Amino acid sequence: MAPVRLSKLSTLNYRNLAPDTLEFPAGVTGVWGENGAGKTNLLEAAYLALTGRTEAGRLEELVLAGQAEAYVRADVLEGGSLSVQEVGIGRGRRQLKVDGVRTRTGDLPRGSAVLIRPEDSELVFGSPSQRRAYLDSLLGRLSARYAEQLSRYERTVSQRNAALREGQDWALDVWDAPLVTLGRDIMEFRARALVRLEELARHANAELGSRKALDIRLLESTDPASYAQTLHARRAEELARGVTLTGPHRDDLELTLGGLNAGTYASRGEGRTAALSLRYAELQLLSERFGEPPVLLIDDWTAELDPQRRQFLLDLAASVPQAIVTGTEQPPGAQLALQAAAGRFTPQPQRQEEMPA
Ligand SMILES: Nc1ncnc2c1ncn2[C@@H]1O[C@H](COP(=O)(O)OP(=O)(O)OP(=O)(O)O)[C@@H](O)[C@H]1O
Repeated sequence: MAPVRLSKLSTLNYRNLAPDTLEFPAGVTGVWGENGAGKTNLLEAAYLALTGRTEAGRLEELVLAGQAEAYVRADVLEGGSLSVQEVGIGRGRRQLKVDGVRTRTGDLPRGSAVLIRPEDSELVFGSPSQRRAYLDSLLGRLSARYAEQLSRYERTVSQRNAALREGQDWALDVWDAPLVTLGRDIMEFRARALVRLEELARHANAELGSRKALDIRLLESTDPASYAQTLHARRAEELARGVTLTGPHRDDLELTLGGLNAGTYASRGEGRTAALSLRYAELQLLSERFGEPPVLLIDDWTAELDPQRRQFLLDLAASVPQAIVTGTEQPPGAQLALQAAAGRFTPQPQRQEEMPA
């Protein structure tokens, strides 16, 4: 397999981005400009066009205020072949096309991009659901079967919750069997994947200069072996509350630094470093799974980071076939430099000391 490369990105009515088509070379593209220029929006648009995925709370946010629809398009090179991926957003829905044919997110290449953002600190300081979302999104890209099992499990939970709310004790017997089978599968897959994920994240955390060892552990609401018994034991409580209280949808990923819970005790910089380590693990796992590194999108390469950590990010960007790095300062060593202002991106001549020999 050849690496996926974003050759062109086109946007229309995407947040504050001026309608345009930008070309990206292999290697590192540096995008810099003042706060609010649209650098994050550009990376988000690239991630959406490459993967069909977005971390925005609501799709409407992505559409330029006052407009009804937005559109992003990636011209993607893989080896010698070019494909066109289009995403249309309107009325709270997204429509994907590859070479003009309607498709689903799961059918787009699953290892094509990784996005690293300052907001990733939420993986450490935020809620269990944010860590679960990280894990599920990553594992769903590593395994189509995991994504499928997870979506069947989530449907089963919501049907079971409906039965709980209606007090249908008899119906719970029907839902418990698939819930336990699917839930155990998910827990086992998570536990297996976590071994390598932890190894990679620990390595990155140490490379990033952290003196405290990072440990990652699944906090499960039940032992998979006794899932059915736990459900049975908590049935009265579940009927009273109208929700399924046990299973992988309630599990957490516990991150500790030097033995202390990172969400509670880590400094901002330590938390950002641990979150970076999780993204590093994501990049490596996708590279191992698909045989080629994804396009790496790094937002705000200086935010909250000391010189050693900034250098780690720059080295990481230089190590993959293609990366786009944004910041309020121009990242050194970029093949292409784009200056951002008011949603527009203007190529700049390379500074003399950065010209290749
Ligand atoms: N749907 C939208 N319609 C219009 N403008 C929007 C929309 N969504 C976001 N914006 C605006 O886009 C602008 C650029 O945001 P962006 O986060 O990309 O900036 P940035 O260059 O990354 O800034 P910073 O350096 O502060 O991180 C902001 O001023 C924001 O208000």
